[in-house]
Amino acid sequence: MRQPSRPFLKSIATVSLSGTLPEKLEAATAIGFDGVEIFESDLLTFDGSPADVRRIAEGLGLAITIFQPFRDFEAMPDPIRARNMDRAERKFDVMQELGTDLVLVCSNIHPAAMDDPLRAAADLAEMAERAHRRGLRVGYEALAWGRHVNRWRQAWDIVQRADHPALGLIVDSFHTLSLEDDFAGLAELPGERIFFVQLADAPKLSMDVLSWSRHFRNFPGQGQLSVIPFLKAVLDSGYSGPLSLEIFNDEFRAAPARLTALDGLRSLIHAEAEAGYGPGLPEPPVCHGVEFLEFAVDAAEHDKLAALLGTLGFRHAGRHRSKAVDLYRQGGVNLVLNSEQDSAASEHFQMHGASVCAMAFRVDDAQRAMERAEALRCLSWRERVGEGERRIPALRAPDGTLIYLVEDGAAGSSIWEDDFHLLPEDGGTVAESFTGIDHVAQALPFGRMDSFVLFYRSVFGFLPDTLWELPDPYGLIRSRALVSPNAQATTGVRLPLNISESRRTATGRFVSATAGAGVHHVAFATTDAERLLEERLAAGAPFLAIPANYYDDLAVKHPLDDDTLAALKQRELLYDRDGQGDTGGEFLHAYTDSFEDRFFFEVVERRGGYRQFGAVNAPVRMAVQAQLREDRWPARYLD
Ligand SMILES: O=C(O)c1ccc(O)c(O)c1
Ligand SMILES: [Mg+2]
Repeated sequence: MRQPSRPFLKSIATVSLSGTLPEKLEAATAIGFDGVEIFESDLLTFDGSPADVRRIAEGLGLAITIFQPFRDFEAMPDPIRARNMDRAERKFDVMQELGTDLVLVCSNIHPAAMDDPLRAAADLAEMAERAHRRGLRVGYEALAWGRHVNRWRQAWDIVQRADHPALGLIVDSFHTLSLEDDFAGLAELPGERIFFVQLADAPKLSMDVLSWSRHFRNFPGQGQLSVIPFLKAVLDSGYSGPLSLEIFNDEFRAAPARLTALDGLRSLIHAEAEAGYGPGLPEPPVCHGVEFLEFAVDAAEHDKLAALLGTLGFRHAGRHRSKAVDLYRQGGVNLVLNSEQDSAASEHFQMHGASVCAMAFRVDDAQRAMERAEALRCLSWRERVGEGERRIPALRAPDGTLIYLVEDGAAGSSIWEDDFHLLPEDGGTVAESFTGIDHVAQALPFGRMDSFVLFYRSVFGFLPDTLWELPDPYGLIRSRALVSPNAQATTGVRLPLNISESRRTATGRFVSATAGAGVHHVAFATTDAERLLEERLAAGAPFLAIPANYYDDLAVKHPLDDDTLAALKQRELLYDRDGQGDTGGEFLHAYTDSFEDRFFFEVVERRGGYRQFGAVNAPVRMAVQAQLREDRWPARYLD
């Protein structure tokens, strides 16, 4: 077992946050950062002196961890070299006023820069000597697009040659990982020679590294780079300075600073623990499945939704002992309809209309999960409870949706007995039942995907799946699922997250019409979709009628015999398959029309090891739903 260590000082570059300089500083301190990197452009556009910035930061209890960047300095031809030394002296003045002792020199990108490591070392040694005389220090960072120096080993080589105690190395995960450069060697460096560590993740994109860096960086855990192994290597060197987030991102520049800062701090706490340093975090919960979903309704919406659920084979299975809360059950699926006044649900209903206001995950240890969530700066929630009723631990997802944590096994299953008057089974009119909730899909406002990915990844240990781009008739949807690591055919938790830039797509309309993020559809699992659909269509369930063209194409895409095709077509079932042999499987699924134009249901059957969500069929679903929406407005065609 490793020994817990003190947390590293946590810092964020002002460039990562939106707002004016004081707003950035306030957000950083309100969320709990210890320090900030002052990015030069934020200082230049601030209408006050560096000493004013120092006073604001001191008043907020924030350290100024570094001043940056100082550009195009080393290995310049002679007349420029002298000017650069003067430039450095003037910036030292600024640093002393700011009250920070460290400046970041990034590797030269100027066309006149010489490919001469000896000159670079001599220049940096002289700059360090000048800094040293004032009690300041210089850190040297290789930019991935530096003209001659773009890898940390080159920067380190120059730092070693310069051999000055006031000159050290600065490493930035993005520059190393974007070039797929080796980072294991960082662990061999003397830790005290690393003066500063910057962390950033990014999605893998094929574009020039400068544009990638300036627009698409994100927080550790939000992208696809190996930030944790990088950080582990750096910390294994014995480095003990701050960990600082330096994120250039167009969406972050526009997002509310505190939301961004909260994600940032969560990502740093998580990264530090994952790298095996700091005080550590309780293990993420093992999530066995979704125990229930709770819908916020009023009395009228309750009746309409209950009627729809009836066509899907749900029965009224219980009434809460003290609240206007009803349980509907079909096989292994529990849905709760909450119309209680003056509750979290009624608040949700006022804001969003009929909608899912809470999800409950079945976990191995709810207490440990709550401790982890709180250590990652999640908000917990305490609902008022009646006498003898259980308080189920709950936390808030980033959009405010509640996530209840229900313990599995004997103790967990009794929430229904403890809190509900359960109604007797009425003789079993349902032949084919659901085995559980396969997935819960959410629509998110544009720009919020990264935040939700980080939340589910860090708090629950879910893994992000492939990113899909799905054409809706009115724009593009981007979809990415977060999946619990134990997800099998009928266990685990799967949460597809959808965003759309267009306000006219199903996702865009959901977000604008219901005031924000929320559950967009719920998929129920079955082991016999054909039989279930046959039965539910007969019961009047509003499944979407799939165009014949779809089945013509299916016959071309997959080796399905005529009987199978006919059986799918007759039951409005969509079909997909993935992988090969042992790794893959088949997927049969059908969607309902949407309820009040808000959310809808899906029935899915996974055969073999099918792991996806039928994304190839999503465009058909979106087109049919869009057509149904049109059809509901006959007045348009009436004159
Ligand atoms: O994009 C840049 O210019 C830039 C500047 C300073 C840094 O520390 C960095 O990583 C990138
Ligand atoms: Mg950097």
